[in-house]
Amino acid sequence: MTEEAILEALRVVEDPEVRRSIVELEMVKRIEIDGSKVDVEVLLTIRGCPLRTVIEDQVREAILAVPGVTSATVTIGTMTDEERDRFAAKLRGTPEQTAESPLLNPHSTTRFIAVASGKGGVGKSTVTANLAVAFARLGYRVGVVDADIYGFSLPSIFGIADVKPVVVSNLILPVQTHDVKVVSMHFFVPENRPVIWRGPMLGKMLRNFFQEVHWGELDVMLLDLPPGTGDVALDVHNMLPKSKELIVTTPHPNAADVAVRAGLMAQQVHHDIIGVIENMAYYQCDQCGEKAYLFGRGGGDQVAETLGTQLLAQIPIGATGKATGIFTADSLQGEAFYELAIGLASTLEMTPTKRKE
Ligand SMILES: Nc1ncnc2c1ncn2[C@@H]1O[C@H](COP(=O)(O)OP(=O)(O)OP(=O)(O)O)[C@@H](O)[C@H]1O
Repeated sequence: MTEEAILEALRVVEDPEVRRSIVELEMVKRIEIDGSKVDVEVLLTIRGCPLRTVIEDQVREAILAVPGVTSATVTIGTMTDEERDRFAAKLRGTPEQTAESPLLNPHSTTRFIAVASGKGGVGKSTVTANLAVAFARLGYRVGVVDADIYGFSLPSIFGIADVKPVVVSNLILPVQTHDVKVVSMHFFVPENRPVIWRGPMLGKMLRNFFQEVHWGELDVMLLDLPPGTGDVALDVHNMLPKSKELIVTTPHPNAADVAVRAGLMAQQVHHDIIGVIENMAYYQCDQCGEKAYLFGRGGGDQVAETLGTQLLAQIPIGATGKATGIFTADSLQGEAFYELAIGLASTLEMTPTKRKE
């Protein structure tokens, strides 16, 4: 039994927050071997890290699996400022990558989907969050940026409004929930105070969300845009020319009219529209299966036709999970989002290797 063998065994243990090996991240500080007894020290980024016991258990398990080891003592320490800086530098990657986030690299294989609507309250954020969860259920690596700076509704939809992301030496780790990585400006605004955003600040904020956040590898990133036809869509387009836009509307003709305007704006800046989602399309009785069109009919088709694109999904009205806005996988809505994610993955030619199926 050697130090190398123990280190090799510890490679499988990942930091639960950044999902990379603790060995690769140089979090293993000390390994001492005394006969068949092994004593290791692992450093965490912050004191009182809530995931401390998870790492501790996994480290112990990995050591005990090495042939010849009869006992394992695991000490959890905290990084010094210097060690934290080194850790952050490792997460940022090579010097070339730090200049520009890997996600913004033109060779990045990450697909970007910006979700837009003409007006507020049509369920754009609900659609963004549930589509993200559906991609994750399919096994894709998913990130979500809450760029809806007037609303910030994603954190409460995901049930993480009170969670603060971990920041390591100015590098932000996205909050992980439902297997999705989420970053929202809400996390950084004291007491959710309203913020007056000016044009250049918006672009800067978006850029920071790429530069200062450790996303890791992603298959798809969704951006929840503010409603309307504002600057943020333009900024997103400038920064991510490859991104595609999804337009959300309700079936009501008035909502459809404004959704068309958002779509036309996207087309003017040569933003590809990938399709239209009609949300709150109908209510379906779970006893008799009959559909009631509470908000009218035809909005989705109308928007798709005017913009020369397709109606990709009709999401029924329904109740979400407890304390979140995420529909369960077996609900009508959950199934509709799952089908939508499969369709989008195919249209965007996302590699199927990450799928669980
Ligand atoms: N399919 C649905 N069935 C039932 N309720 C829904 C559905 N979609 C959205 N809702 C509800 O409608 C309300 C508005 O949704 P959401 O916040 O997602 O809209 P939005 O278009 O993002 O609005 P804003 O831009 O103002 O935040 C929320 O209360 C949400 O729970």
